[in-house]
Amino acid sequence: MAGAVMSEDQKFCLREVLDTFQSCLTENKEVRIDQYVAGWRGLVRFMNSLGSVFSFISKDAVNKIQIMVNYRNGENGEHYATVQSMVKYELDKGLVDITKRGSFPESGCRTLLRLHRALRWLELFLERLRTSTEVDKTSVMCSEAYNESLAQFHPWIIRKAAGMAFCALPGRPTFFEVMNVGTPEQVVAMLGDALPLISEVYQLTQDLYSQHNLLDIP
Ligand SMILES: CCCCCCCCCCCCC/C=C/[C@@H](O)[C@H](COP(=O)(O)O)NC(=O)CCCCCCCCCCCCCCC
Repeated sequence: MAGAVMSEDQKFCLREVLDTFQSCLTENKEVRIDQYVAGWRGLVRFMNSLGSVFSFISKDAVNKIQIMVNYRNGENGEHYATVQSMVKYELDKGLVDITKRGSFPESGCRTLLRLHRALRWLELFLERLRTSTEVDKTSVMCSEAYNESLAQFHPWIIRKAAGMAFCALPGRPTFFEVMNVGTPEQVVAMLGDALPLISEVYQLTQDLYSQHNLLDIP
């Protein structure tokens, strides 16, 4: 029952969260960091409502969100308006450890790369949800999406812990209810609208990082 996993004051609609990702894009196809981070915040809230077994995941996500917020609120905050301006600024100033860990263990470029890799997981998972049927299991969809994306960047122990957390995911009917979007048909339609824009945000970031050889920041 959805009521068991989410109290009334936490209730929100996943559509709004996914809309935040859509609002990341500027007219010049840059990716706004404020909205990107707000999107992750919403997703973390959603994940927290699913139970405390996910808290090791949300802790790491919150930590990375906070690093980005701190840059944004810091004295060089205007350079962190978009992913594009951040990459330019940090590279020009030599603020990124590109090949090995050194003086900048928490650069904006490195931190955002972790979230970016997780966005690929989200894209794959949502696509599976969208095309799933009643008999499909959320835990299987989630772990398949994970294995195709984030898992390759995680050591064994994290993969193991993630796998155990996935098993605690509620089944598809409850999961859809908690999303609070409406009927399963409406969920599918909403995902169909949201996914192309999430993919675009992912691809723009991926191309930018690839051009600057930033995809392997340790
Ligand atoms: C709802 C299901 C939730 C499944 C979440 C799937 C992602 C699994 C990620 C497991 C990460 C475990 C935590 C540790 C991570 C770090 O080691 C690792 C590397 O960081 P480092 O280089 O600084 O050391 N961090 C990361 O890769 C970043 C992970 C960020 C994960 C954010 C996950 C938010 C998930 C939101 C779920 C919302 C689902 C909505 C679907 C309708």
